[in-house]
This record gives sequence, structure tokens and C-alpha cells, in this order.
Amino acid sequence: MQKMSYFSPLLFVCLDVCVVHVIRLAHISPAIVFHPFITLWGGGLARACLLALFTLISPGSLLWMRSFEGIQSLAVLCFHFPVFITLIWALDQSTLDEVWGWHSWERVLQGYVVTAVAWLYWSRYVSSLLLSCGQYISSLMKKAPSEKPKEDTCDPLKRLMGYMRPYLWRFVSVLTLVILSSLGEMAIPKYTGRVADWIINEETPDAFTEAITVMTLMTFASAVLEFVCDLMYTITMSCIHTSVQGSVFQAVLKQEIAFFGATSTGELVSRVTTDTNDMSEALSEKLSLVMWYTARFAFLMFFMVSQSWKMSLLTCMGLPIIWVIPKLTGHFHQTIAVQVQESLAKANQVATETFSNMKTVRSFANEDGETERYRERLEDTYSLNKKEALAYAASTWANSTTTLALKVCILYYGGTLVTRGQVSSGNLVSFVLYELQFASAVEAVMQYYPAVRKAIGASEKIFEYLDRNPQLPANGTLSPTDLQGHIQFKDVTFSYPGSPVVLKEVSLDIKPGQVTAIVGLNRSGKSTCVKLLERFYQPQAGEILLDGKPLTNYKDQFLHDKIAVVSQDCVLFARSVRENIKYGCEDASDEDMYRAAKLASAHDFIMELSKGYDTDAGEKGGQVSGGQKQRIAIARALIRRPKILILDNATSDLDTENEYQVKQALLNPTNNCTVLLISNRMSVVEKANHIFVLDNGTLKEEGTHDELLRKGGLYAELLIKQNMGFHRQEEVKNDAQ
Ligand SMILES: Nc1ncnc2c1ncn2[C@@H]1O[C@H](COP(=O)(O)OP(=O)(O)OP(=O)(O)O)[C@@H](O)[C@H]1O
Repeated sequence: MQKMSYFSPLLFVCLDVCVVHVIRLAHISPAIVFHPFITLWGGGLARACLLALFTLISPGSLLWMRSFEGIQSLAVLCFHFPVFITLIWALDQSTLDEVWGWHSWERVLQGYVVTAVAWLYWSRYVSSLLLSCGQYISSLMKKAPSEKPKEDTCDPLKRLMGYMRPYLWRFVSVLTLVILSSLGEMAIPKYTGRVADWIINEETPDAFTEAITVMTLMTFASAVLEFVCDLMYTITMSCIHTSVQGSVFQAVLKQEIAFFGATSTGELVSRVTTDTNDMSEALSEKLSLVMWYTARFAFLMFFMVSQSWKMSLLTCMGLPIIWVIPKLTGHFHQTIAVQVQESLAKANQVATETFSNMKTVRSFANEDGETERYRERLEDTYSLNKKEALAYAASTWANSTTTLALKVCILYYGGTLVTRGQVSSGNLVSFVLYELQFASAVEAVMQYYPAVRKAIGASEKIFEYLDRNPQLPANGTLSPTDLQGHIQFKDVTFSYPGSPVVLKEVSLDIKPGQVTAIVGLNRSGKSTCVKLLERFYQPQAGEILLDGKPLTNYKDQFLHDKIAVVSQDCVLFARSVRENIKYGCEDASDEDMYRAAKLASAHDFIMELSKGYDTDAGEKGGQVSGGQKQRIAIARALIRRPKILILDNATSDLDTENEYQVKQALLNPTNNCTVLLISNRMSVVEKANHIFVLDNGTLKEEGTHDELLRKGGLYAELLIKQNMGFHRQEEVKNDAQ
């Protein structure tokens, strides 16, 4: 089978020659008289079908021939003559020679050359232009029904277009302006040709004036249109950028808490800012250049063909050749440049090693030896430098020579056509001017188009977040007005993603309107209970009930309104104290704010700040002390009049006086609020109505302070340890005094 594949291209060519010969016989046969265009197109179609059939069913045909590129090349081979002849017919040129000669031996050979040149184009530009659609179609063709659908490569493009849709009319206007402005740019070559004709033929002076006037007006109009177009495009793209960036930010905020644990803040910020910026910059700049140069390319092509299709063909056939040669020499130059870098790095290594071990070098008196080693390395670099210089000169020379050679060929061929009277001198001048722009337009499109594709590809990363479904339970429906605040943990087992079990079948009954404390050694799982109550995570087993109903049945917003959590590592935003206290509760009145601040023992110190409640809390609350930050955070929790208040080590930064005041206010039974205290400080929890003691994720004991002390278990142990620690600290203090 493998061997067969080597013969397959040969068989393909043989079959093609036979098919073309049969078409030729049919064409010249007096028995079958068709219109030449029917033979042209019908023959092309029959040729394409037979060759495609052979390629697809022949077991030994090469993989490339069956690929999208292979099918494209086959289409070029079979249809370039019908398209080309129809085009020159549409341009009112004589088609007699072509219509009757396209199936001759020379033309068939020429067809293969054109296909090879076209393939060079495909592989550099057009294939990447159609890649998205091509891959989509070929994936559809290849895909077995049971296969998992592959990721749609057109998807980011479609998504981007979704964002562009609201600005559709602006894009239509931009495209129209691009087309009109590019058309205006064609004036200079066209009318320069006219002027040349006028000079040679010495026509009426009016023709000269007319040519100059039209050229000036069109060029000016083109410049104005370009200005308007650039302005409109850039503004539209920045609107789209803002909209995409806003959506990505919103999508990220909707993710579950575990997602933020698994993704670094740097990565998130980079997606929201850098990636979207890069994408929109590339799309604003590069896409606009691609549009401009594509429009120029199309007009230049049209005008070149209308001046002389033969010279246009020569240009198109020459361009890939002038790209391939500098690419090859450039590749050689690059390879040597890398070798030079490596050799320099080796020389540097010798220098670094010597300088950093100078004492050893000196003690062995090996300065000359090291100098010799360094020189040897530099010698290597020098000989590579010579090669690099040669490669660079060869690459530059090849570049300019091939470009020059193409121009000379065009001029020579154009001159021949002028002497034969097939092209006027003015047309030749125009053509040469068009050709100058054409090569750079094609080069620019090829250069910028991959950057646009890359930007579209990069947008996939951004859309990844937009498409990500947060791993959250569906939002519940309950939002009762008479919430009691009775919390029950029933055999709750939980582990963080990818971590060992943190809570093992924990059952807690937190009575409404009471103060309950959870204590335990560090890392025993206390804060995890709070995170589960906040629905940041879901337990793997067991359930959490609120007033007898599963926590998941409650509305998200309702829960976050009714359960307020103040933790030790509370964060203030770089906004005013007022905005921090009213955070998420912007409609609250100032009276509510003062009440909450007073309850949190924060009002007095806030009033003493330079601008009172309008003082900026600074980056992460950096303008206020740790204790003040905690009191503002407590006020922020109290402003929404929560039914359940959770203090997760929240008063640890307060001094004794403030802690006393805050506790008095928070633990006041008249608040009619369920209070859950998480703390390691026994002095804080001893007043609680009920205490749970956690040890390594399991509930060890529960009861009141006195009951637990009497029991003499872990709680009593913790209390003794803490008291001993306290006394030791006192002793150390006394000794120091
Ligand atoms: N986001 C997380 N991802 C993975 N593991 C975590 C996460 N948060 C906490 N843990 C782990 O869960 C265990 C219990 O932590 P938790 O914070 O609930 O204990 P704690 O009793 O509140 O401790 P402390 O008193 O020190 O705050 C610890 O081993 C901790 O490392």
C-alpha cells in the first residue's frame, strides 16, 4: 500500500492527460459541436469529477491529495482555464487562441505550473484565510457520527463577530470607505499612464489637464476617506474592546470560590486586561491593515489585468519565486546567527567562570591558560561571524536581485508587448506602478494576516472564561421573611478539591438567637464550616439545613443578606470608609450606617479621621490600623441587619477595651440574631450558650463552658494550655521589667 502511494501521482497525471485528450477530441470532432464555452466549463467539470473520484477512491493516493489543500489544488488545475478565459472574455479581449488551445500539451503543462504557483500562494496566505472554514468543512467530512465533536475553530471568530454585530452598520461604512479610498489610490498609476500617453502622442493639452485634475481630486478624496475610515474603525474597535473586557470581568466574578483558589490572581488579571488588550490591539491595527491591503490588492489586480493580463500573469507567477529564494537564504542566515549566539554564550561562560573563581585561578597561576581558553572561544565566534556576514550579504543580495529580476522581466516583456502594439506605453507605465504596489500589498497581507489569526486564536483564551459554567448549585427559590436562623450540620463530610478530607461526618446544631462557639486547634476545620455556610463550597456528604430546609434551597442573594461574616483577614477596598461600610448595600441610609458603625465601636474613630466617613481607606485598607479595619468590617456586616452573624477570629486585632465594647454590642441577646463565634481565644468563647470542640475535622465534644470544663476533655486541655501560655508571657514580661 505504501509503495502504491509513490505511483499514485504518476497515475493521477496519466489519467488527467487521458481525460484532457478525450475532451480535446470531443472538442475538435465535427460530430459533436458544442459551444466552445460549454466544452470549456463542461470539460473542466468532468476533469475535476474524475480526478477527485480517483483521488478519493484510489487506495494508494497520497494523504496530501485527499487533504483540503490537495482538493484546492485540484480545483485550481481543472478550473483555472475556464475562469481565466471567462475573465478575459469579460474584459473584452480576444479568447480565440485560449478557447481552442487550452487542451494542448503546452497548456496542460502550463496548468501544472500554475497549480504549483497557486499552491505556494495557498500555503502562505489563502489557505490560512480559509483555514477556519476549511477545517470546519473537512472536519465535517471526516467526522464519524460517534466521534466527540471537535472544538470548532471558527468559534472565536463567530464569538468576536457577535460582539461586532451591534456595530454592523459602522463596519459596513468602514468597508465601503476602505473600498472607495483604495479605489482613489489607483488614480496616480492610472493617470500617470495617461500623462505618459499624452507626452508620447502629443494629444490635446486638455487631456493632460484633465488627467492631472482627476488624479489630484481622487488622491485627495482617498486621503480624506482614509482618515474618516481610520477614525471610525478605531473608535468602534475600542467600544468592542470595552464590551469584551466588561463581559470577561463579569464572567470571572460569577465563578465558584474553588476556581479562584485554583487560578492565580495574576492569571485572572492577565486574562481580563493583558489578553483582551493584546487581542483588541492586534485586531485594531493588524485587521485594519489586512482590510486596507486586501482592498488594494483586489483593485491592483483588477487594474493590472485590465492593462495587460499577460503581464499580470507573469507578475503572479514571479511573486512566489521571489519569496521562496530570500526565504531559503534567510533561513541559512538565521541558522548561522543562532550558532553565533551559542558560540558567544560559550565565550561568556568562560569569562564568568574565570571571574567568579578568581582566587582559584590566581592560586594556580593559570591566568594565561584562561586567557588562551577565552581566545579559542572567540576564534570560533570569529569564524562563525565571517560565515554570518556572507549569509547576510547573500540573503540581502538574493532579496534585491530576485525583486529586480522580476521587474526587469516585466519591463522586458512589457516592452515587447508595446513594440508589438498590444499594449500602449502609458499602460506599461501604469502597469509598472501598479506592480510596485502590488508586491508590497501581497507581502503586507501575508505578513499581517497570521497576526490577525493569532489574535483571533488568542481570544479563545478569553472566551474560555466567558464559556465556563460556574460549578455552583442552581440558585434556590426560598427567601422567607420570618427566618429564625437555626443552622444544622448533619453528618457533613467535606474536602477541598484535590485535598484530603477536612470535615468528617460533623453534626452541629446551632440554635437560633443564641451565641454558639466553635473552638479547636489550628487547622481543625472551624473556618471550613463557615465557608460551607456561605455556600462557597458544597459538602461531599451530609447536608446543611437552615430553619430545617437545605441551604441550597435558598436564594443566593437572600443568604448573603441574612448571613454576615466577619473574618480576621477582612479586606477593605481602596474607597472611602462610607463606601466600604455600605459595600453591597448601597441603598442603605446614613442613619443605618451610623447605627452599624456605633454597634461596631467604629463611629468615634471614624469621626476623628481627616475626612470622617469620606476618608479613603487606602489600598487594602492601608490607611487605617488593623483594629480599625476590623471594626469597619464589622460595621459593614451589621449594616444589613443580618439574622446570622459569624465572627471568624474577627476580634483578634482589637484591644481589650474595644473588644469588650464590640462583644457587648454583638452578643447582646436583644439583637435577636444567631451568633457563631469561631475563635481560639477561650476568653472570647466562654460566654457562649453552646460550644462545639473540633479536632482534626471531627466533633470531639460539645456543651457549655462549665460542662466542658467539668468533663476535662480537649476543651479543658486547650484552656489550660492557653492559660499556661498567658502566665508564661506575663512572667517573661515581669522578668524583662
Ligand atoms: N482553600 C483551601 N484549599 C485547600 N485546603 C484548604 C483550604 N482552606 C483550608 N484548607 C485546609 O483545610 C484544613 C482546615 O482549615 P481551616 O481553615 O478550616 O481550619 P481552622 O480550624 O479554621 O484553622 P485556623 O484556626 O488556623 O484558622 C487545613 O488543613 C487547611 O490547610
